[in-house]
Amino acid sequence: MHSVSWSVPGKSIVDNVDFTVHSGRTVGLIGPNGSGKSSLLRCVAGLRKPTAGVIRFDGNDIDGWTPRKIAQHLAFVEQAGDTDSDLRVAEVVALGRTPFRPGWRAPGGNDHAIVEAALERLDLTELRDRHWQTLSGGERQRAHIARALAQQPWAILLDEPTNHLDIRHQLELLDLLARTEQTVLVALHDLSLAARFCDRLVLLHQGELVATGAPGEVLTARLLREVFEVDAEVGQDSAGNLAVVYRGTAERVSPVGVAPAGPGGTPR
Ligand SMILES: Nc1ncnc2c1ncn2[C@@H]1O[C@H](COP(=O)(O)OP(=O)(O)OP(=O)(O)O)[C@@H](O)[C@H]1O
Repeated sequence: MHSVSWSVPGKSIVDNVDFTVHSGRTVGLIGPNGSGKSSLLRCVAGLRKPTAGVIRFDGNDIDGWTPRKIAQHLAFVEQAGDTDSDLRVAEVVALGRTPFRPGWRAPGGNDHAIVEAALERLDLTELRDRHWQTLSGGERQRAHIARALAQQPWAILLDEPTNHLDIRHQLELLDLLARTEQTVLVALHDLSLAARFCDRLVLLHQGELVATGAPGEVLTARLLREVFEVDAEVGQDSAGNLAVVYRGTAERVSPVGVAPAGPGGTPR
């Protein structure tokens, strides 16, 4: 994306954000509450029109793409993507196939095999006939992710996809996203998990891109203090994974107190 901004009257929410997600990579979008992660994802998903800047898929500007064309290229798992309907789990997952059906008709052909494979990957096969309203929060979240996989998109956008999941399902999901051949842009709050499963991180603060790079370049004690207002140590666990250990909250810095990242974390 190139110089993307999104604002509402009187307020800039995403400010001149510029980064590239290379094909097949898993990129983590991190930042404190209200830093603009969801708003940016909604712009990329075509649900918000940027007030400035350009979003390109594979070099093509998505401005003007129809919802069907966007859905054929990109799946979006929103934070509060719930529904009042009482479809069965397999029917929800099959919704991922509708962008490919003429006239948005019901799934057919090899759609069923694709849906069953997505159910299997999210550990939902046993729940395939359960009604939506009977599912737990984590089961619903997994069903939404299975629906996104069934879409077989070029890229998957996910907004906090682990917030309802137990730790085993968090690890399984992030491992699946890291290994999938699709391009993934995922907003995450757990910085250690983001470091472990993402190829690169993009750090937002007050709508601006503060740093982007490999996890070890972005997750520095200085940026954690200045952006997240916590004192933390960044090291390696015994398996060699980057781990963030929090020591406590840090003193608040002024809203303009964040300097661009130095060597390592790439300034915007
Ligand atoms: N339609 C809107 N009108 C006014 N303010 C908005 C609107 N949408 C978002 N905001 C504000 O923009 C800021 C960024 O919101 P956004 O949801 O993108 O943040 P986020 O980084 O995803 O936060 P969180 O980690 O809490 O989910 C917040 O202060 C939010 O209140």
